[in-house]
Amino acid sequence: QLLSSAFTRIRDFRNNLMGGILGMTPISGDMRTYTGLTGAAQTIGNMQSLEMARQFMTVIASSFGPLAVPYSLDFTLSSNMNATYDYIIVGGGSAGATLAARLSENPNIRILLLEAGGEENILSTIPVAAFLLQKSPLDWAYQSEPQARAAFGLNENRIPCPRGKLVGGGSGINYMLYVRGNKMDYDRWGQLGAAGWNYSSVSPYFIKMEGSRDPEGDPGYHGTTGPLTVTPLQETFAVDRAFMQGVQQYGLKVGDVNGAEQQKFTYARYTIRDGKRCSTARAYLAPASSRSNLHVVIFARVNKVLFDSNKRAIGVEFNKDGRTFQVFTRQEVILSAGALNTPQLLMLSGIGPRDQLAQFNIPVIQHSPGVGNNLQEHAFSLLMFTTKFGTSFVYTRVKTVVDAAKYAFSGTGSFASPGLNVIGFWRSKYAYDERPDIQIHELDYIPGGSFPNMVLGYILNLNRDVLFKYLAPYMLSDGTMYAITLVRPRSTGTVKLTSADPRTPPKIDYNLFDDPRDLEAMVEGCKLILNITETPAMKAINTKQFNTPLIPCSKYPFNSDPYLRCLVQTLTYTIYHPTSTAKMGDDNDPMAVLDPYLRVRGVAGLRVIDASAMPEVPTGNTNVPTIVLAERAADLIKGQTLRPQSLPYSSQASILSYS
Ligand SMILES: Cc1cc2nc3c(=O)[nH]c(=O)nc-3n(C[C@H](O)[C@H](O)[C@H](O)COP(=O)(O)OP(=O)(O)OC[C@H]3O[C@@H](n4cnc5c(N)ncnc54)[C@H](O)[C@@H]3O)c2cc1C
Repeated sequence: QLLSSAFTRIRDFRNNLMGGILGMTPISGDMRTYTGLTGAAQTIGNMQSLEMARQFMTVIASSFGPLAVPYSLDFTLSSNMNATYDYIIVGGGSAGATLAARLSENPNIRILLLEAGGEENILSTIPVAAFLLQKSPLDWAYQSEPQARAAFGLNENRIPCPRGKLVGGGSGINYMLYVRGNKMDYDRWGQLGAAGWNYSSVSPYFIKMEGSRDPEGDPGYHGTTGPLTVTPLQETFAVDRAFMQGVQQYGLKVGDVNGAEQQKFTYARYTIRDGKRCSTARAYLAPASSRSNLHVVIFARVNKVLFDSNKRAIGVEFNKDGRTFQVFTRQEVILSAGALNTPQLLMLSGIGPRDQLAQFNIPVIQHSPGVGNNLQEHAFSLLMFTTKFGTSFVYTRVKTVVDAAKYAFSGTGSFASPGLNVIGFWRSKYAYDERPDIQIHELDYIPGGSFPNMVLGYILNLNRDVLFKYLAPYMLSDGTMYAITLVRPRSTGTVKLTSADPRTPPKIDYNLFDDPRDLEAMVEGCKLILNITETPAMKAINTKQFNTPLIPCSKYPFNSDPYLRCLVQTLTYTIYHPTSTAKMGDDNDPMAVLDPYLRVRGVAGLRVIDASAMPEVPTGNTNVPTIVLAERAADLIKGQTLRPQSLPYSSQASILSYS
């Protein structure tokens, strides 16, 4: 009996693995096969599928010379480090790499950049492979606390929180969408206490940083000579074209969302150069990395900031190759470890809410109640549709093989896009000011068409019901899906310590839908998509919504408000945009961790320059707003600023409070 049971388990495991790899339902075709597996075997199966997918793509990619990583960085190993620097930057991500490059323009300033991760690899530069980087060594692979009102379709209601762990940070694993946010976002920063920050003060930096290759952007709004290359989408699928026609048939505007007006739909613009990812490592650090005044150390995880008895930051302690080092600064330590790791590092260094530090016996350098509070994120949910054969990306098709070859030889075609091909902004009736509260990301595939289901299930933490009852019947079908994204959330969450050990991930609670209006706005976003998919353009490609059982929503009438509410709460993710966990603000705001010059209040010689510093999350994807923040911060440190630029726009009239 024992042997027979072992044999059955092995067979089930193999079937699931093969089923996963081939993108098919388990060969036995029923739930018993899946449920018969132990949790460990499921995870191993998923990881093996993912690892095989990664290795397969890496081996193929490595065989093509033109696919090599398109730049090299000149790293200085710790043994060559000077003992003292002018600035020590912790974290070489979107902000940190930008900052290191800008500050080291002055050859008299010595900079040390410490990055916990390594370098980009061949896979990370290929846009279509972006999804495969999650839960890879390039990802911190955090997950949220169980959500009380969201993520019911995810194991333990936990949302995956990918974070780039490499030089380039988030810009090294993200989906490369080039989005600036709403102009009013930056005016709000100023109004919330970050004096000097407003749209006219950041707009010259948007132009300075941008190397646009887009002939269709709004005139006057774009830069063409900056380091960050921006490229329009290269190739569209029929689902993308139908959606763009559909939004117009429905009466919505199309055009540049990074120009005069944001509330429009457009084919995506990507931070891609010559078909490969343009991370901040490539855009900023590569041209600067051979400067003798800039030392970059990889695989160096900082444990804490060191202070003298006057509460001045004097250096940091970090780990590399199993050894602990201390390194010192003449001027400042700058934390650019991202909105999840920066608050963790502040707390580990003794700056944070007193009660939390006491819980872990961390001596208090400065009580700062705002550290780790005010976590803002963009929740999203997915509506999925099948479409006519040949209208979308399906990985098993001959076209995909042809496209792969085309990409390998010319860097063009569908592989030069991560597949989020149309984006748009829209105001629901729950919007609290002039800004759109909903962003739509249209994808040119559906789950089982893009990657094997086991891979998806593992990366997205989907539970069995969603994976096998809702998604499995559509595997290898053509289709399209829409990430309905709440870009002006009212609910806020927290980042807390789980331990005094720097190696332990922080406790991340998004607290999604704490304010019920957030959920209602998402429902309105779903209805927008349902309306657009009824237009003649979408009907022409036979667009049909998934109607398989979505547990627990199937008890409600299909597409009724309760059904959509339930769908949003079941298929809930966050779109990797955490911000505001160490926000800037004025003297009267006890929750403001930073002053408007990004200096940590209550201590000396310490700044935070990354997405944590934003007083409020921008209305859109956060890579470019983080880089612009770093660009302006570098100038503030240098004691200079670009002249504010007034582009046609006025927001002052209608900024409302949203309490
Ligand atoms: C999967 C994914 C998809 C995304 N898609 C998009 C998109 O399409 N468009 C867009 O605009 N935005 C996107 N984003 C968001 C965007 O990339 C981030 O907002 C941005 O990268 C944040 O920049 P940052 O500098 O604040 O932090 P990061 O870029 O995360 O940089 C932090 C760096 O610090 C390092 N670090 C952390 N802790 C330590 C330590 N203790 N010691 C040393 N180093 C440390 C990290 O390894 C990392 O390199 C996406 C993000 C992800 C994860």
